[in-house]
Amino acid sequence: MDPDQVVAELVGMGFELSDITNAVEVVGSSIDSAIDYLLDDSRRNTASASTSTACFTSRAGMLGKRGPSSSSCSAGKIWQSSINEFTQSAGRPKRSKTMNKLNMSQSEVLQRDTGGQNVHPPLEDSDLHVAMEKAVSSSYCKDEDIGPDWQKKVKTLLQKHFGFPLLKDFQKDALEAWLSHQDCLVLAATGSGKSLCFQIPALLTGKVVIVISPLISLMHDQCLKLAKHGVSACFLGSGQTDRSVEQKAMAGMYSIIYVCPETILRLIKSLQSLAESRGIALFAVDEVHCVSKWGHDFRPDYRRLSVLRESFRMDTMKFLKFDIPIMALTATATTRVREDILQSLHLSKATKIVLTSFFRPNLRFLVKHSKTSSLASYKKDFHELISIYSRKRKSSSKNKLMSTNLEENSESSDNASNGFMDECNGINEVNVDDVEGDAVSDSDNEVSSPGRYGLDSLKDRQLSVEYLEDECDVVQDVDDLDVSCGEFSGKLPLKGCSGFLLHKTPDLANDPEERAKLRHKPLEDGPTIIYAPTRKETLSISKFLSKFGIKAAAYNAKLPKSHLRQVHKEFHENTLQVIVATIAFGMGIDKLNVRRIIHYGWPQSLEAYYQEAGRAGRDGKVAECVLYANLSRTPTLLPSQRSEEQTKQAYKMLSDCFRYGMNTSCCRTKTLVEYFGEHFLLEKCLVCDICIKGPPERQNLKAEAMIFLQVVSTHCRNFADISYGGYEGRLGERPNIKALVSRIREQYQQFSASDLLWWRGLARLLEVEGFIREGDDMTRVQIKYPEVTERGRQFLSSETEQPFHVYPEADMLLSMTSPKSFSSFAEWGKGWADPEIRRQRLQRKRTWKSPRKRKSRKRLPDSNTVRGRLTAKLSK
Ligand SMILES: Nc1ncnc2c1ncn2[C@@H]1O[C@H](COP(=O)(O)OP(=O)(O)OP(=O)(O)O)[C@@H](O)[C@H]1O
Ligand SMILES: [Mg+2]
Repeated sequence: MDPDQVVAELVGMGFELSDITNAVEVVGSSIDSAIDYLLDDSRRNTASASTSTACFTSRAGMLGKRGPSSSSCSAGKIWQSSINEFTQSAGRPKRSKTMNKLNMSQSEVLQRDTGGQNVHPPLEDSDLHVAMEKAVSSSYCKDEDIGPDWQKKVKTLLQKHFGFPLLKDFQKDALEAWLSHQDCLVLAATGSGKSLCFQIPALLTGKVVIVISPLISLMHDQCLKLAKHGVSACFLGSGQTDRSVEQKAMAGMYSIIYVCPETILRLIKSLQSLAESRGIALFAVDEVHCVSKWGHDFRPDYRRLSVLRESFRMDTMKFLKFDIPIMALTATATTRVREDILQSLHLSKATKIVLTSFFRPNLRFLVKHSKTSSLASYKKDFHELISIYSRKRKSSSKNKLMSTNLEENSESSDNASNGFMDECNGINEVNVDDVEGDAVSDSDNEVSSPGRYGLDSLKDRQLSVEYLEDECDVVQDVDDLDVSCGEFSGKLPLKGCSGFLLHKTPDLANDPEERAKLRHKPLEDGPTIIYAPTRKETLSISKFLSKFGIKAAAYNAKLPKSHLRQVHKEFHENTLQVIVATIAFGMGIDKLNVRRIIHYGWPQSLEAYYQEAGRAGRDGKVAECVLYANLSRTPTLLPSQRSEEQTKQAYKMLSDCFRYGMNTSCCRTKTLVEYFGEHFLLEKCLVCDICIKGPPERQNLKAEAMIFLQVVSTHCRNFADISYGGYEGRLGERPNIKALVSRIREQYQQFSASDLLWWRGLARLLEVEGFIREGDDMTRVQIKYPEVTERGRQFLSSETEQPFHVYPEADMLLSMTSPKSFSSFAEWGKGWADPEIRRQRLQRKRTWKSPRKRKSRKRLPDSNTVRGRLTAKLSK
């Protein structure tokens, strides 16, 4: 490969250019070797960090191997199609002979298929069939036999295969819809158990269930689970070169077939034959929000799935007694997305909608301010995480010590955390001065790149830390692992599922006392997923964490698929402590003990956020979902190939997300749950940061609101006069919020040093009240060109003493040195007018910033701002 190409690819994966150049110099221009070298880099750097690091790096040594190395071979054994494993582990002889027979029979089947005749699966001599039949045949029911006592039959199956005593209510509702041959849309929280709704029909009838699923990793995960529960299943991705699994699937060899939307479109004819032979009980469209272009995971091929409704109806297939029902399932769909789903899939008018609460009472939601994207932030923000995992390491190495006397281990582990403490000394608190700096840089950015936050900025949008590099992490490939199909024969544990532990969890949703107990309850052991917005950050954060002995790995769509597969495997085996991923990781992944989900940067939407956060605490135990975001910056969007309307929607979603972070007074869970259209009856979750800390003091900002509205109204009127007066080309001079705040500073001495960030917060509150609106009708994350509405004018002209009480939002609080009421903020502002106080404050500000940081900014004071002029004067 051309070295330039190698470098370009590696940059795309997120590696640092300097590291890449180094790697290419050492290993030459082979991309595989360069990746190996780069992923092994942490081992070289941290060989002495700790025992755990050694453990991590022996794994890291495996990651990224594409060639037939011993490690990738062993991973392949575990992860590749598992029929062999299951039959072998069941004590049967190797079945290569059987497989040959099977393949022969399959080719016959195919010949017959091409001959246009019906296909009858050659099940007789296959081991697979024996395994499959053993698992499920005793429970099969014909349609007509299912009868009113179906719940009893389901209970037996549940106990036998999954070890659960009962169906949940929503599962019962979904199954009732299926039994009455109705289409059904299931909207239920992440981790609530939607999969069971489409798995039971296969077990009950012995017919096949076809599940459309968006990612190989997800299909793989589910097949593996089903096999453990004694249900045979396979998955068919889009990039299969070997079609043998597909042939067996179409011949009815598996109870459940997972298939990606691209592949199912090619298989319609074969599926029609399957419907006539073994029978198809149900089509399930999992993660169905992918259908909607208004959702957060839009996958164009999902929209073509309406073909299912058209191709499997009684009037097109005469042998059917009813249309094969379609069940669509998701955990994140707003009302608009739901309507789009019903329409796009051509679901019948009688579609039953099964809607459960989106409330996850064991999840503690928190929002924290962080600049993210710098090493100093990593140190500050991951300090706790590192000490948690070091503590665990210490205690486990202590145990080891007692038995094996491995003194060195515990020492090196201590060193890792002590070294960290040294490095982090003094930077654990949020530096208020940083906050001010942000506010300045934000406003400066806005001036230097006009229209950056709106649709008008589409052309010249630049990458920033809030961006993902391109679509491939957002809309992950179907084939996100390096396997494209796989087969799993089900093998039940010897005595059904009695070995499965069912935790009796208290009814948290309805028991406030139990919920309150979770407030400060320490988290149990379990892995953490960190979502980072760029590929580069997945690598830099995982590298940072592994330096402190944490077993961490990066995951992004551009990394080699063999690496991704290995990460999945180790995640499921609990050998990884932290995965640092882009949004490419984890849709629908059902791992019970994930204890923390950390979003390190703004997510793109609350749908995406809630779904990603929903991967925590699936065991019902308390788990934490923390959003670290730069609360003093407006988040920006990733570039994407979307229509103008979709981009507008994307901005709207980002704006909702931003407002979630800015909110300081409403329970986080309530905000999230109501976003999905549910009325949250409880008012409070009791466990989120807002419920625990309580809202800030309410303030009467009537005077400030009046001043703001007055200035906006005057300048907008002037602008309107000018534009209507025929001055062509003056439109670009519509006063933006920054210019308006400058006017306020000039006209009102008490606000001369007030922060733009504070006024932006106030503008948001005024917008919520309906007093102002976006003047140029563009959709933005927050208002850029405020315009007073009729309601705002009424407020301005009212002579009542009616106060304007509000809770200051996160950016308003941040813009002040310490939480103060606005009157003291005004005092603080006045302080700036005193040259001595001003000099002292700026002096203090300079000493707070490290010289290196100041150098890296390279920003000259802006002579258009008061602050800039002051800084320039003082630095002379
Ligand atoms: N009736 C039940 N009783 C107890 N546990 C159940 C029941 N049904 C499902 N579960 C458990 O719930 C967990 C989550 O199941 P599942 O993966 O189907 O969730 P999901 O709703 O599809 O989540 P996601 O939206 O993230 O895909 C599984 O571990 C499953 O074993
Ligand atoms: Mg699911």
